[in-house]
Amino acid sequence: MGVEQPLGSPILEVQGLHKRFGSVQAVAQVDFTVAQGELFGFLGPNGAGKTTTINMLTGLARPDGGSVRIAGIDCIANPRAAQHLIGVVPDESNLYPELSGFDNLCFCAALYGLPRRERQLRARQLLDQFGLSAAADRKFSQYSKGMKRKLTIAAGIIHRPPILFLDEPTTGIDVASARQVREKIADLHRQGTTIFLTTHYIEEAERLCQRIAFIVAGRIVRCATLGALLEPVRQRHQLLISCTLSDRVVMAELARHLAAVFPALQVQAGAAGQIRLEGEQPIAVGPLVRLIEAQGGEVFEARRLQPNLEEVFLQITGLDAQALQGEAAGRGRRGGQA
Ligand SMILES: Nc1ncnc2c1ncn2[C@@H]1O[C@H](COP(=O)(O)OP(=O)(O)OP(=O)(O)O)[C@@H](O)[C@H]1O
Repeated sequence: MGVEQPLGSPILEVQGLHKRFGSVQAVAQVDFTVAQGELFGFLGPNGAGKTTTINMLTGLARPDGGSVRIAGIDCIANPRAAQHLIGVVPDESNLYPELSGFDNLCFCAALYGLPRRERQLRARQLLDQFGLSAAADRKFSQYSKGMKRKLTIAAGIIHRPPILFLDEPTTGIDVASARQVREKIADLHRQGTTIFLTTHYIEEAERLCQRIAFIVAGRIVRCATLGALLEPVRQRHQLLISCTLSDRVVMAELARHLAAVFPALQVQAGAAGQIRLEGEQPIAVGPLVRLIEAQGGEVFEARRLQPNLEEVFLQITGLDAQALQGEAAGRGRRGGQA
């Protein structure tokens, strides 16, 4: 399975964690460690077990078995003991719809035992940091989805926790809010907060995370640093050619012809006039263009592709990353990739 351990002292240690709902094994024997100050990504398709895992790590769900330690505290035996160390941003907000943004934050601050004066100062400071000062006195129920998510993150960090758990923080919000949320996550990480982030946006994980665990059907199939994950695809050269031939049969025939003439290349006919080529050596464009033109097509773009985490995900899981994101969109989620 290959779980690469982090450098540095661990703040979160998970061993043999598992949970079943009826006949569904939601999480199966999950093991990993997160180091202090690390930005750790937990990436997987819909239904992979991300929310169930994060709920067990944060005391919102009880595991069937396994252990969770945060800063050495056994969180299953003492579910409340580590609560002051953790901040939680659930995928569905847990704030009060009838309270204003300001009152919600003051209420959360009180729950964590901040003195009254400090509560109000901290609430104002966070509203300002998240660009919500103008909406401070508006009811939470009247906030937009992006504003709600920002306030939920603000509530999660009100007590300045050393470790923050974020469950799909950019899913379902507009592009600008998603960008602000990602910037905030990166800021918190720079300031030393350990971050555990679940997402099904591969690009987001690639942009933000230092180490990533891929979870599929409740099991971690790979866990490694971004550099180690990308290493195998960095060795490959890829080219995407766009041409005027769009008929699927003609494209498939062209791909077969290219593969026969250039046996060192892997050739794949894609959507609407696109051909993707991959090889171990740099790919010369001229001979390809000439061959396509000889087949009656005209090339209007040949673009070298940068190796990315999407290919790694594809190789490791056999799942299509686009289908994974499309499913989220199909459930009325707007994504937030920008
Ligand atoms: N309360 C529950 N009762 C029954 N089954 C559940 C429950 N919660 C989760 N499951 C099932 O457990 C599996 C893992 O679900 P989970 O919500 O953890 O996945 P996820 O990776 O967070 O998915 P998504 O990206 O869609 O939020 C799924 O098959 C889901 O249907």
